[in-house]
Amino acid sequence: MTYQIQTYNQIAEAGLSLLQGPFALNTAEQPDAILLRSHSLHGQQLPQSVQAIARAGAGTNNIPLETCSQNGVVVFNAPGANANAVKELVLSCLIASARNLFQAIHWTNSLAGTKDVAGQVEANKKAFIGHEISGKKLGVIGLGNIGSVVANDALALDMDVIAYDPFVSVDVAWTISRNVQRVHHLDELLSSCDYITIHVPLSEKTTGIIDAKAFCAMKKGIQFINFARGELVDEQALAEALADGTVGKYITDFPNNHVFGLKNVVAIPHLGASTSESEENCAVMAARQLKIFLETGNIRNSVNLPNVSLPLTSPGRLTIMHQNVPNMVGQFSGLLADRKFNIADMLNRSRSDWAYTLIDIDNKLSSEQKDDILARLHSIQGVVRARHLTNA
Ligand SMILES: NC(=O)C1=CN([C@@H]2O[C@H](COP(=O)(O)OP(=O)(O)OC[C@H]3O[C@@H](n4cnc5c(N)ncnc54)[C@H](O)[C@@H]3O)[C@@H](O)[C@H]2O)C=CC1
Ligand SMILES: O=C(O)C(=O)COP(=O)(O)O
Repeated sequence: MTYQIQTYNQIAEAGLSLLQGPFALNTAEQPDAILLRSHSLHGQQLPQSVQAIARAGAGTNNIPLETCSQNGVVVFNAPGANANAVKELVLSCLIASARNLFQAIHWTNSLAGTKDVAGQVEANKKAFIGHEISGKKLGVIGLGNIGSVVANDALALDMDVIAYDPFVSVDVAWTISRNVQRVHHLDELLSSCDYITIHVPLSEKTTGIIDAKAFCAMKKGIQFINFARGELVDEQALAEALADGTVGKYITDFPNNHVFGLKNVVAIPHLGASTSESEENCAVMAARQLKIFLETGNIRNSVNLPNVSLPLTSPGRLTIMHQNVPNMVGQFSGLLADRKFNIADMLNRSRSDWAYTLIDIDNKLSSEQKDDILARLHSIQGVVRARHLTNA
C-alpha cells in the first residue's frame, strides 16, 4: 500500500523526509492526503480520494472546513509550531514602529548619491524621534499560542499588557503571566492601549472584528499590528481611521492593493512564520500527524475531529467518520456481529457535529469481506468515510 500525498507551497525537507516508505509525494492525480501551507483550497474541487489535509502552520482559513467534514476529510494544523517566529517579528515590529524605523530607513536610503550624507542625517534625524515601549500599554487580542507568548515577552520588555480572549484554553492559560491583565470586553482593551496586536483565527465570526466601532473606541494615534489575517480588519473603517489619525500606524503581514494606497501603513509580505526553524517545526508536526493518521487512523491536532489515540495491535482496524448522532456505534457493532466479526477494542469520540470511531477486529479480513463491510458502513446514514487498515 502506498499513500499518495499532494503538497502545495514550500514544505521544509525535515517534514517531507518523514514521508518515506509507504508514501509517495506529488505523483498521483488522486491523492490520499494533502500537505500545504497558505495555498487556498477554496474553489478547488477536492478528489474523493483525499482523506486528510495537513496545514503546516496555524491558520486553516484557506481550507473549506465544513465541506471537508461533510466529505469525511480530517483537517490537521500545527498549533504552536510557528508561534515563536511570529512573536519575534511582532515584537521587532513593535519596537521598530515606536522608533519610526520604517520611515527612517526609507528616508535614509533616499540619500544615496547625494552630498554630505552625514550632515543631512544629523540635520534631519529629529524628524524621526520615537518613543520607548517601556511603560506603554500593549493590548493583545487573542491569547492562543502566539498571543500568549507576545503578552509574556512584552511584560519582559517593561510594557503594561492587557489581553482579551473569551475562549482562552486551559493549557495556554497556565502559561500566561499573572501580570497580564485580562479583560472581559474588547472595548476595555481598545480604549486604553498605545499599541494593539491581534492574534485570532479568521472565521465567519471574526471577519471584520476590528470595525468602525472598534476604531472609534481606540486611543488617538494607536499603533495597530496585524499578523493574524487582513480580513479581521474592516478595510473601509481602517482607511477612515488612518485618514483621521485614529490609527497612527498599521503594520500588516497581509498587504493588498487597498492598504497600499493608505498612509502610515507598513506592509510586510506574510513573513510571520517564515523562519527556517518555524518552517521545520510546522512541516515536521504536520507530516507526522498525517503519517500517523494514514497508517493507524489515530488523530492528533485536527481542527474538525477530536484527538483519538488507540494503539493498533489487532490484525485490522475500521476507522469511521460520521455525524455525531445517536445509535451510530450500535449500528456499527450490529453490522460486525451479524458477520461474526469479534471486536477487540473500540473508541468513539465526538467534536460538535462530527464523531469518529475506531473499531479493532480480531479477524483478518479477505478483500471481499473488507469491500462488503466498507460498503455497508458507507450505506449507514450519517457515515461520511470508512477505512480499513491492517496492522503491518
Ligand atoms: N503571519 C503569519 O505568518 C501567521 C499568522 N497566524 C495567524 O494567527 C492566528 C492565531 O494563531 P495562534 O495563536 O497560533 O492560534 P491559536 O488557535 O493558538 O490562538 C487563537 C486564539 O484566539 C482566540 N480567539 C478566537 N476568537 C476570538 C475572539 N473573537 N476574540 C478574542 N480571542 C479570540 C482563541 O480563543 C485562541 O486562544 C492564526 O489563526 C493565523 O490566522 C498564525 C501563524 C503565522
Ligand atoms: O500559520 C499560519 O497561519 C500562517 O499564516 C503562516 O503561513 P505560511 O505557512 O508562512 O504560508
